Amino acid sequence: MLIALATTLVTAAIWLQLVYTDARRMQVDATILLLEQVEKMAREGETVLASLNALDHTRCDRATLVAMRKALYFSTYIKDIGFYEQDLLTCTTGLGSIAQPIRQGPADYTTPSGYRVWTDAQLLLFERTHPVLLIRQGRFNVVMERMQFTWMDRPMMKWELVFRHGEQLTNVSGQPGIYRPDDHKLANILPLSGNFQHQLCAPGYPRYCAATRLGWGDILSSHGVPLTLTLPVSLLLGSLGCASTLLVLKRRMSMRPRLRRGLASGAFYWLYQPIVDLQSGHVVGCEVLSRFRDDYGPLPPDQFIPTLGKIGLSWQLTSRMIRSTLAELERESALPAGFRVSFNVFPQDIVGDAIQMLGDIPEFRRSRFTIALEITEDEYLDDSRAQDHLHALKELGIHIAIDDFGTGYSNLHLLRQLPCDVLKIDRSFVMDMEEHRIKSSLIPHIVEIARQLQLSLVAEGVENAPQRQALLDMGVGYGQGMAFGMAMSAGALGRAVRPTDRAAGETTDELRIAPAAG
Ligand SMILES: Nc1nc2c(ncn2[C@@H]2O[C@@H]3COP(=O)(O)O[C@H]4[C@@H](O)[C@H](n5cnc6c(=O)[nH]c(N)nc65)O[C@@H]4COP(=O)(O)O[C@H]3[C@H]2O)c(=O)[nH]1
Repeated sequence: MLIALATTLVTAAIWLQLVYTDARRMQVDATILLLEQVEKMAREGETVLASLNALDHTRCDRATLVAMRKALYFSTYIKDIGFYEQDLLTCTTGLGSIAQPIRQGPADYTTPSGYRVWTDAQLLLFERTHPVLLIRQGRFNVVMERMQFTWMDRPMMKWELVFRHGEQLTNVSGQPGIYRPDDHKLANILPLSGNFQHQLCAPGYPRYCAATRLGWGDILSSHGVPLTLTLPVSLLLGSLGCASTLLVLKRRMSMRPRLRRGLASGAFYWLYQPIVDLQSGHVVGCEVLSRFRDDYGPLPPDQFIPTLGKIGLSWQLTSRMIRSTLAELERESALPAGFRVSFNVFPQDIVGDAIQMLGDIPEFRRSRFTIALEITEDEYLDDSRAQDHLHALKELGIHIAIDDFGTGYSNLHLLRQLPCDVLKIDRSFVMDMEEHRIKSSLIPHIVEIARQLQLSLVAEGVENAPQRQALLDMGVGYGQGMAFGMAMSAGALGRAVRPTDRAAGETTDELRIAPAAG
């Protein structure tokens, strides 16, 4: 969600920047075009006035009118030309000779070259008056339409053209007050209280200056449709970005790639749960339990063990576990020779050939410990290859323990054929003991089977003293569980083995066989 929001904001910001840049370019173009227009008009006025004044006409007669009309004909911006006799307007190209000559009021300003300018004169033409710009020099004037600048008059852009004379400003056209007299050098667009201002003076006529002003509101409204599209587009892009990121994360965080990477990067580590003589309380061995933790956190064995089996990495884990834990335990001098180290193995490695590679592991060959492999009783053990492999392991001096006994295949005939040494009573039987449920009533039968087959018994999940005592009373020799210690480090295991345990371990490297029940 955060990624979607961030992408939306970034897209919207980029879009706003594009819109603003476009509007800014348009504003600069507009100021320049406006001044270009002013220069063309001024130049045309000057030329026409100079050429007419040079003609020596002193009266409003036909020749004067012809000269004026000829000049008008060749003009672009001039709409009318007038002629003065002793400061009275006596004829114009539009009206011809004026019966009652007109005296004009004072000009709005006079340029340094002597041009008098009326910015808001009224021209009577075809029975209507028009607001015009009137420029006079000598005996003639030229009239230009003020509305020449209407092409600029887009609602979104405000503008003004001024004439500067000293400190004074005269509005020539556009909206008064747009030009900022305090700083006529605003060549760049500057943000002024939420508006963007651009000012320039005409290079050829530096007293004529133009200003344009654009507000954010104008920019946004002028790009209404694209901006309306911005939100859905950026939301779409944001969602796409979010979805693809989640996909990548999901792939990275899903269990299989994590386990593959973990095997290479050392995300697996191992802990040891003590196996205790229930009678004496001495630690006689341990079960090795795998743990996994990477950058995304830990994974429970119940999840990663089956997955490793499915993706064909079972032997990789087992062989690495055996190498690294035996090397670690070897350094624990408190652990006696013959101390029993029990490893869980995957059924597929027993049926397949992987387990045959156990003898090649140097740490196994030179270990002072008794190695046990825990296998779950299941149909795969019916396979003759699996049984051959177990017999071969037995010849290497490895003990075979049937794990979670009582919960699986439970085939007595099969059990007789297997070269096993230990039965591990599943913790569900032990848990049921205090409530005298049916499962716990089966423990004496398991004890009897172990006695008949000459096997030792380890109860799993022993959590308290009453359970320990009840198991002892039933003839179970060994146990592991909370009552004696959960999975711990090699150092902690070394400390848990007392000197007497060492003596016990040194005298026997086999667990006691279950005594006769009752
Ligand atoms: N409630 C309770 N639980 C207790 C008590 N004492 C021990 N446990 C837990 O019971 C499980 C005993 O291991 P398991 O039956 O072989 O069951 C193991 C074993 O089948 C498998 N596993 C663990 N490590 C490996 C491994 O390296 N290779 C293979 N193939 N399987 C492994 O994952 C299973 C679960 O392992 P963990 O989660 O470590 O769980 C362990 C241990 O932490 C207790 O007093 N109370």
